[in-house]
Amino acid sequence: MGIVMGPNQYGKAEVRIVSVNRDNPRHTIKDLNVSSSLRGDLDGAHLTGDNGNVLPTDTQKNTVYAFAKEAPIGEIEEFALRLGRHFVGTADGITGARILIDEYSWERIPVGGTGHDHSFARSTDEKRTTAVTIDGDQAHVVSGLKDLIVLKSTGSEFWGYPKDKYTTLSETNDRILATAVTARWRYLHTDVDFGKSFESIRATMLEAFATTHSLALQQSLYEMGKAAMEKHPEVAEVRLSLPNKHHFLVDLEYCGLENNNEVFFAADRPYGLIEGVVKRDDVDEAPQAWYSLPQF
Ligand SMILES: O=c1[nH]c(=O)c2[nH]c(=O)[nH]c2[nH]1
Repeated sequence: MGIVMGPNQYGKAEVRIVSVNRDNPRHTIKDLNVSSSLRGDLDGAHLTGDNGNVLPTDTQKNTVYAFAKEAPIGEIEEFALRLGRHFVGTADGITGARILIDEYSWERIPVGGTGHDHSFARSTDEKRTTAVTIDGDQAHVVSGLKDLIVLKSTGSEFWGYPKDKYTTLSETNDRILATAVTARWRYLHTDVDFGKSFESIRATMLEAFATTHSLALQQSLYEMGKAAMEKHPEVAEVRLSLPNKHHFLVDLEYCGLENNNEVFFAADRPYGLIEGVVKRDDVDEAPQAWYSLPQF
């Protein structure tokens, strides 16, 4: 019997990088938050302090910046694949890598009806995301988005739920449904036009949210994942995390006014949290290692 070292990984978290393409006067920018984690033969580091296989996290950070200069960043999935393959291909004892990238969106500032060449505005907190896992010579891509805030002002009901002595919630045939979408979808392979696929999956999920007459956020979740997967054979599963941003009808009785679903109190907490995986029944689950630390 003894104490051993379990699964582990290490790297540099949240390398913030803004890259300006100045090839012509109409600049383009990429604004990224990049995290790298390396896995492999790291027992020595943990058990005896032997750093022979520990490529410093500082070097990992420098590699991110250098790669942004050496070749165009491209889609975040491509950049993450390049970085991950580099670490696994060149660092002694490193057999796996996980690269996480969040991309912040910038839009050109309209000036006289057209977008300005080198001035940008960020009007949303929404991020495009990817998590690339390199395992030896295998590569796996899970992409998605975070903080896409959506709201339906009608077309949402919630009733038919069990009631007990603690229940106070009234059934409703017409309520506001609002959420901040976090979605992650797992690609079956890496031979994908990642930019096109992202735009289409995002648009398809939004359309499903809008057009589903919702009897619960759970039903909207399934319809959003299903619609994306029906259009995208390259996707094996979609994981969704949907906080139910409750909007409570304000009782305007105090001043003798009727409230016909017009005035709401937007609560920030607590919130329902509706989460689920929509998947193909003929495709195996991804190993947990593609989502976080192996075996965690
Ligand atoms: O769409 C909903 N799903 C729930 O599970 C739930 N629970 C709740 O109180 N309100 C709602 N709304």
